Amino acid sequence: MSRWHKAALVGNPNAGKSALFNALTGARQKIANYPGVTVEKRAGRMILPNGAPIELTDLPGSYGLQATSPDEEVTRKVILGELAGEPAPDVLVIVLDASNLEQHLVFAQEVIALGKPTVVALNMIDLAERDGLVLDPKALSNALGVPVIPTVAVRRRGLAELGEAIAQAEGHAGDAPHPRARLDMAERRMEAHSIADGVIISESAKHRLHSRMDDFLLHPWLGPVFLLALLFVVFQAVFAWAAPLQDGLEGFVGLISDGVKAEMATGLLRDFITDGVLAGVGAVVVFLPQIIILFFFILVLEATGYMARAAFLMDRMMAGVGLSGRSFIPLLSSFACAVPGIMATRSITDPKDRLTTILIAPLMTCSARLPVYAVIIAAFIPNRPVGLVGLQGLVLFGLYVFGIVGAMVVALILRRSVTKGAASGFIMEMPKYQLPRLRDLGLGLFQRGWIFLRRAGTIILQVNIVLWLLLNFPQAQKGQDQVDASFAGHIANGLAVALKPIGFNRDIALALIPSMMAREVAVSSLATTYAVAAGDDDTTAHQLSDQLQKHWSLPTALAFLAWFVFAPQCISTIAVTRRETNGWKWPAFMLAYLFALAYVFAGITYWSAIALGF
Ligand SMILES: Nc1nc2c(ncn2[C@@H]2O[C@H](COP(=O)(O)OP(=O)(O)OP(=O)(O)O)[C@@H](O)[C@H]2O)c(=O)[nH]1
Ligand SMILES: [Mg+2]
Repeated sequence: MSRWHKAALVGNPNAGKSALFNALTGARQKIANYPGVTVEKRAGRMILPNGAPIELTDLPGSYGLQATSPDEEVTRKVILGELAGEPAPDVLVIVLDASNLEQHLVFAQEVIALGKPTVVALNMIDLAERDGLVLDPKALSNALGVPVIPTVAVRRRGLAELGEAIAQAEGHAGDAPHPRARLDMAERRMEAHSIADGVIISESAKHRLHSRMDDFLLHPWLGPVFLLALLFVVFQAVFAWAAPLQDGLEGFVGLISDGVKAEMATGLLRDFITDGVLAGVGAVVVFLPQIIILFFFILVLEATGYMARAAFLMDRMMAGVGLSGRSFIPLLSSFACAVPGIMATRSITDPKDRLTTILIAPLMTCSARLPVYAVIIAAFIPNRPVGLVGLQGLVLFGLYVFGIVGAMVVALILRRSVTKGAASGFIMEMPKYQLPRLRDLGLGLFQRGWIFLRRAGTIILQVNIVLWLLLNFPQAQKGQDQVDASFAGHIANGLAVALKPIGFNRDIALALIPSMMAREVAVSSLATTYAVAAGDDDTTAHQLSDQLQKHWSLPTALAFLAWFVFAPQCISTIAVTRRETNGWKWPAFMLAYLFALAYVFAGITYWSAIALGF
């Protein structure tokens, strides 16, 4: 007797393949391992309605033939017959989750396009019905060009019909395959959406609403326009909503500072508390409202299920620079902070994809840059309306875009040089739309706010104390400027020589050294420096903003902003990069290329601004 024909169950994870496998083979199973990998091989004998046996294999769930995990690799190799000693299956049985049809059709189309004898089990019909969704298997069969059998694996419904269809397909086992045109990922997703829409006989109002929302939010050009508009609103809100709260906090810090001044005798200790601690830490703490508002939006977008859709929209753009949608979530998290972002790259299976994502993560505008941007923008950019929006929000938005574009260009270059390789495909489940839960949102905001305040109270405080000491010793002689006389002043004077060509003054050089610890330290350092420089004879409350306007030109301020788009001034990011890449090579590379970019772009900005007469 020639060998038994073989059939294999393929589909997304959780489609019910194993449940169907158990129902179809009963006790006639054997479990082994695929050679060389720990992936389990489950095969069993199924008796077709005509009494003939066929060997059935239960494959691991997969999102596509562009395998990225060992499980998916096995699935791909088995389907394509690339595994030694494993002839390709004669019949493919695609298992779909009817309650999640659109998602599952993406991979199904890829399998069907192979042109082999194929049968579709439209499984979990019971769950679809529970959701108020009634589907038309005939219409689905027409759309896909293969037989479709409704099943409920756990209730053994539809098994006989499925067996019948497999037997029929087996009759074509010897035929040459009729491969169809292979669509790319985005096209298949689009097609999945329209097929799924077309086979619905009736659906609940909620289901219809969600489907309509996807029509709009995932639309090839309306979707990106909406995403851009949404991001834009976020940045406007970060400025507009936070302003009153920020003024309140600023006033509060001022009150404490005045209180200390009134209660304590003049002297170094009083200066230390007002200039070293309050001016420095206070300057950072006032950004709490902006951080909270930014995270409010990030958390809401994540909880509603929109984030994954944004990732999908971004996938084409990411593919354009050699990355995939998988990089989107790590990069998006990096808008909050590059540290969790870089840690999130662990979900990227392709090592070069992952390395590239790690290297560009610091270019995403993290929340620590927000205080730096905000303080400079508030001091130098007039709050003039530009059409419907404010100029300040526009500039902030521009800085974010600058970071993103920079990251994309760097990725493109890295993918052609340092991390050369093919891009891996995009695979992501679209979560169902949901209203965010207030409790989760509140908790999330509290945690982010707390982390920010703790940083202000620990690392930023310590750095500022050291800076204050370096600024105050040795003490100035009569008639000498304190900052010039200090240790910090001497160091900064040296560094300022190198920074002068890009328009940076001594005070900036001074601020850049301690802000290697964390970017927002730049703000507190500047506040401390100007507080120390102002000395005691200056009785007016030395607002940082006024001081900046007094000491900096507009081109310098703009160059400073450009510097911070690139400069890798965050010791935690360097540390986590070392940990995630197992060595100093990549963090060193990251430092070098980012500082080089920061220098070049700050210089370009400075000289362009001067040329434009700003
Ligand atoms: N209600 C319902 N539940 C089902 C049906 N088929 C499977 N399930 C359940 O869905 C879950 C996932 O089923 P599995 O058979 O493990 O899915 P799978 O496709 O093998 O998943 P992977 O092996 O991870 O790829 C299990 O809890 C099953 O009991 C069905 O038709 N109706
Ligand atoms: Mg399974």
